[in-house]
Amino acid sequence: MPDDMARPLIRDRGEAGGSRHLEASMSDSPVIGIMGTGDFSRSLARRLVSSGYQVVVGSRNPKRSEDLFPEEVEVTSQVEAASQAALMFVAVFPEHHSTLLELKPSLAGKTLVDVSNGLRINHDGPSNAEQLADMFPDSDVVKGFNTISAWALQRGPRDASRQIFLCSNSSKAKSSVMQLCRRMGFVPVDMGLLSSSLEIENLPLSLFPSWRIPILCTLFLFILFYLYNFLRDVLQPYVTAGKSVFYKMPIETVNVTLPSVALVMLALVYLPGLCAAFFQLWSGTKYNRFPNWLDRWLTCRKQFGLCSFLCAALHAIYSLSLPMRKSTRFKLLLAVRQMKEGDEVWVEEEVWRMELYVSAGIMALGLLSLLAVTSLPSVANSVNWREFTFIQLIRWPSD
Ligand SMILES: NC(=O)C1=CN([C@@H]2O[C@H](COP(=O)(O)OP(=O)(O)OC[C@H]3O[C@@H](n4cnc5c(N)ncnc54)[C@H](OP(=O)(O)O)[C@@H]3O)[C@@H](O)[C@H]2O)C=CC1
Ligand SMILES: [Cu+2]
Repeated sequence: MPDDMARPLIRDRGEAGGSRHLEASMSDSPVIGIMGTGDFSRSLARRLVSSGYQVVVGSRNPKRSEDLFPEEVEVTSQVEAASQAALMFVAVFPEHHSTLLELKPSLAGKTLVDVSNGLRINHDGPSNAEQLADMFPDSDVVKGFNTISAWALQRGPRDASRQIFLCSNSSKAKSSVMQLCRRMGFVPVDMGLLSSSLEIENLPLSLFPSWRIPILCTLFLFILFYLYNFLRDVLQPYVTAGKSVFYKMPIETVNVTLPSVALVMLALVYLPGLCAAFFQLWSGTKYNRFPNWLDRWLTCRKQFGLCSFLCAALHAIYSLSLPMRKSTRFKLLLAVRQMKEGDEVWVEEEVWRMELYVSAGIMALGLLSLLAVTSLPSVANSVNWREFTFIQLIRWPSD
């Protein structure tokens, strides 16, 4: 039926031929409610509708918010939405959860999904979801969806941001939300009871958690080797022979340092595997748990490898640009000598400045190449894009 194919799945309000009634095909699926009409609510509503759910949105001001949603979505008052929905997403900031208390009778016995994020990492005390559960003791609270940004919801499940971490004290409520996740194309991950909700709320707040140690390690090694090379190639000739080769600092010394760092980092990729083998031989079984430090080391080998690769790539770029730099420097010195007007200090300064410019250019190139590398699909699998959801913490001014 070509007519059916041509019709878009989700129509915006006011488009010709639109009907305000829910599609017949959706009428057998449960009604999902969303409280709030913000960015998250809008993206979620679209995704739910395109997954075949009937959606009702509760707003303090339905008239004003109606046009923000596709026409299949019913936008109504908070009380009306709460009484219609079988399952309610609370897409309202946690500081406003208490304003929903008057809906308690209508929400009793229903599932509430708390999608809110924490404001600070590692704060103790009850999580947002636990506070919500205290406010609505007659409802089943499920924590989840906070690791998915409104943007990711709108684009649909892709890459590693497909995972949705869920926890609840009611296994029935949790499994119904899991089913909903699967129908929307996401992969639910069961995190157990509601006491895990603080952990889930903290997830988007920690930036690139598995990259911290490898990056610190790279920096530490770089500083160590750089200092050694500086002492050996720059300071020692100056002190012993009075030879000033400080111009080597931004490029040549860096270039000698990089491969050393790359090699040590590469060794650090393979070393934990050997340690693990020794550990198993030592304990005579492969069923013993590895010590914690080894476990953590084993899990960030990929990041160690990528850092090593970055250093090696930078070293290649530096090495390629060295002949270029040398010829420019030679020309500059020649020009100065021909003009017979430059004093040594001026020449030194000019050479220095040029070295710095070239160095900055190379660094920028290196960073660009790193970006290019991390966007390669094969590497993309090793980067957990869920860690990029910090974008969701940036709030757009509403209305
Ligand atoms: N944006 C994102 O990418 C993500 C957001 N989240 C979470 O989702 C929740 C909503 O986020 P977001 O949609 O971005 O927020 P917005 O500020 O865009 O929307 C919040 C909505 O809450 C409703 N609301 C209900 N009661 C109140 C009240 N008393 N004061 C103010 N607003 C109220 C408003 O709708 P109305 O005026 O119609 O009643 C408003 O549109 C937050 O808890 C956030 O942590 C989680 C993951 C990602
Ligand atoms: Cu080399």
